[in-house]
Parts: sequence; structure tokens; C-alpha cells
Amino acid sequence: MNVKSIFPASCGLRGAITIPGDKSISHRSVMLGAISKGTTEITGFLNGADCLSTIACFQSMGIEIEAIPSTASSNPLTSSTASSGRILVHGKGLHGLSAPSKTLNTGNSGTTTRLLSGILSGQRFSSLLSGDASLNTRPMKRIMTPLNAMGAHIESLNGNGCAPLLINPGSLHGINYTSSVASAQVKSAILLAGLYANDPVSVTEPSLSRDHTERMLQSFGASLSSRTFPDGQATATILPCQELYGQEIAIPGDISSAAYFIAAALLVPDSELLIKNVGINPTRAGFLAVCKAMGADLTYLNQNITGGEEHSDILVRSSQLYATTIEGSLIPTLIDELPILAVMAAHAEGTTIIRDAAELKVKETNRIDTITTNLHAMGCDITPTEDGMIIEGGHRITKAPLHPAVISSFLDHRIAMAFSIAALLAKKTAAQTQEQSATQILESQCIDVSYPNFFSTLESCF
Ligand SMILES: O=C(O)C1=C[C@@H](OP(=O)(O)O)[C@@H](O)[C@H](O)C1
Ligand SMILES: C=C(OP(=O)(O)O)C(=O)O
Repeated sequence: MNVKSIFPASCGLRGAITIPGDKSISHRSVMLGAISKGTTEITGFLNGADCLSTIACFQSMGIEIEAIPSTASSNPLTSSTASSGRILVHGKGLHGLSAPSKTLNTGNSGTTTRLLSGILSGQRFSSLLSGDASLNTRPMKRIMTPLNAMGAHIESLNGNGCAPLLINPGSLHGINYTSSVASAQVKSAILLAGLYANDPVSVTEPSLSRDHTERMLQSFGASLSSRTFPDGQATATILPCQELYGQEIAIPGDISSAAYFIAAALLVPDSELLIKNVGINPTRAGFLAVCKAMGADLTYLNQNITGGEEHSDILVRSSQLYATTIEGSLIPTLIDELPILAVMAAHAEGTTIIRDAAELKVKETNRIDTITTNLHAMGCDITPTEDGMIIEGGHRITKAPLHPAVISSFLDHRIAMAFSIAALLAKKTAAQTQEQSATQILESQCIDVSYPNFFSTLESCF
């Protein structure tokens, strides 16, 4: 077991950092590259375990994928993401994948499992998908139902609606599907299967989830349209496709990873931190809107759009934060940031309410439970609810600081990172010994799923 000890910060966070590439865009760039004609060149690829699972799955289906060491480049995205990878995906076209000889291992990655299922539904060969213990408990009926309604043959081998999933060849037709959850993974699985259908495929979600798949499919040559209605529902429609064509993709830094550093710089007094090249696609940027609503001092510099994705440098200065309510259509735009937002809420003045976030229960862990357990352990008054939580804040001014504790990551990367930031603010109580002044993050290695250099970047800020 990998235990990381984190002491309270003794000074503010300073300097400039670069965040590794966006995980969602990294997955999609390999997937679309693999099923396109020609080579897709990706810069800023996230070398996290989840994205490496996606690469390994496509290699098992005969796709050649090369990792090229980063070199200096005139491309501003490439040069500012020097620690992230440059990848060449030698695509074989829509029908060029070959049958894998073994089970496709999707590791800890829901994105890999669900999006890949959409692509595999349209293949002429059978495949078996399975992941780690956490992944194999996550709900897959949400993709099996619409994909099977399109003519796919996906079966949950244990009959529990979870992976392992056996996918047999089927011939796909059009569908107008309404999803009860705003999930980019469900939407993307259906749209990717739609590439192989003989009629248009539409998917409607209750509110708009991240739209990287739609943006990237369009840039690879697919005919796709999207609409958001006055009531917030959003529909994306894809037309049958003959072929996609490889592209150059410059991946911006992952806002979900940047969120830990934004939170740290806001909460630790006397901080001024520049975070370079963060993706700020509006369907992902709910975290920034909530920070602003809580009173955060954020300045956007060098805003630009590359390959259809907005990005910006963000200058963060320490700020007094105030409680807020996080709900409704904001939730899908910040779903992965809720663990760190809960930590921020513990320090904000007032009571923060998070609702409409039942999706937290079906992530790498039940994050309503894992956030509650760990905030309790550090001395915060938090009440879990059916679809969120209520957090009594003020652990900065009106109440005693959170105290150091032994934190279980529960093997959830977002929990491990969120509580690493909480640890910077924790102050030992009179009853705690000197040895207990550090917070211990158990099984911290799970952070490698999305941010292998997290701790070294954090240390570089002090
Ligand atoms: O499409 C994606 O890349 C993702 C979508 C979200 O999941 P859901 O679609 O299940 O909400 C998010 O939590 C996950 O980290 C990545
Ligand atoms: C939920 C996450 O990812 P995935 O669904 O791809 O496992 C995450 O990164 O927080």
C-alpha cells in the first residue's frame, strides 16, 4: 500500500505550472484516430493509466500507436505541455479494426468501457470487455439498452448489467434515444455506434454533458448536428458515415486536474499561481463558474481556441470563499470536480448544498459516501443526501481548521487528490501528537489513473 504523508502548507503556492492533457479528449483522440483513414498526430496526450488502457485496447485490435518523445515546437500547446506525450495513431478506417485475440482490458476507465462498446457494436467480430474490480461494478445497462435497441448484441456476462461485456456482431440501424441521465459516456457510445448505422442516430439528454465527442467527430469529417432546447434538453444527431479522416489534435490541460491546484491556491493564504493552458470548453467549465460564485479571484489570460476546444491560462490568487448551491444543469459540467468542491465548501463561510448529483454514486467509488467519510474524519460537519450533500463550512475563519487524519482513497483518484489538497489546510488539534500533524493518504498510487505527476507538481508550487 502506497501511503502519502502531506503536511500543512507553511507558505502560499507560487509560480507557474502546466497541467497534463485532458483525459476525455485524450481517450477520444485515440479512438477516433484508430477508426479514421490516415495518421492522427496528438500532442498533449495524457499518459495516465486510463488513457493507456484505451491505447492498449486499440493495439490489441491491430492499430499501430507510436509514442514520440516531446521536442521543442513552435506550437504553443505542444511547448507548454512538454511533460505530456506526442502520439501517432495510424488509423485503419471505419472498418479496419481486427478481432482481438484476448479480453480487452479497460482497467479502471468508465470512458474506455462505454465509448469502446459503442465502436465495438458496429464491428464484424466478437469482443469481450472487462476492467478492474471497481469498473466491473459500474452500471453498463445505460449503454447496453440503447445500443441493443440499435441492433447491437451486448450481453453482461454475469447478468448484473455490469462488465464483463460480450459484444457480438449486429447490424445497426437508426434510433431517437432519450437518456434519463446527462452522461457524455452514454451520449458518446450511441454517437460512435451511429457511425456504423444505416440511418441517422439521435440522442437527447436532460441537459448538455461534455461535448468533446461531437466537436471531434465533426473535425474528423462526420456529419453531426447538436441543439440545446429552451428547457435545457440537448440533442445530438449523427448521420451514417462512409469514412473519417485522421487529424492533428493539440490537447489542452485537463480542467478536472487543474481544479486541485485552483482550489489549493484559493484556499492557502498568500498564494498566486499561474496555471497554463487549461481547457475551458463551456460544457466542462462549471467548476470555474462555481469558484467565481464563491468569491474566487481568477484571471483568464491568453484565451484561445485550438482544434475547436477553448483554452486559457488561469491566474489564481488566495480568496475568501463563501458557500453556494450547486445543482441542476451545472452538475454535468463539473461532475468530476465535486470532491474538490466539497473540500472548498468546508472552508467557505456558510452552508453549501450539492444536489441533483446522484451520478456521484456510480463513479470509481460512491463519491457521496467517500467524500462524507473523509470530510468527517477531518472534522467537518457534512450530511450525505440521496443526490448530493450538505456541507457546513467555515473551517477557516469561524470554526477551527480541519484536522489531519488518515484518509482512505478507496482507490479513487479524485478522492485521493481532493483530500491531498484538504491536507494542506489541516491543523493538528491539541490532542494530536506531532506525528499526527501530517494527513496520510492511503493507496495514493490510484492517482496515476489521471495524474501521474500530481505530487511532484504540487511540491513544485512551494
Ligand atoms: O465522457 C467522458 O470523458 C467522461 C464523462 C463523465 O462521465 P459520465 O458520462 O458517466 O457522466 C465523467 O465523469 C468522466 O470522468 C469522463
Ligand atoms: C469518473 C471518472 O472517469 P471514468 O468514468 O472514465 O472512469 C473520473 O475520471 O472521475
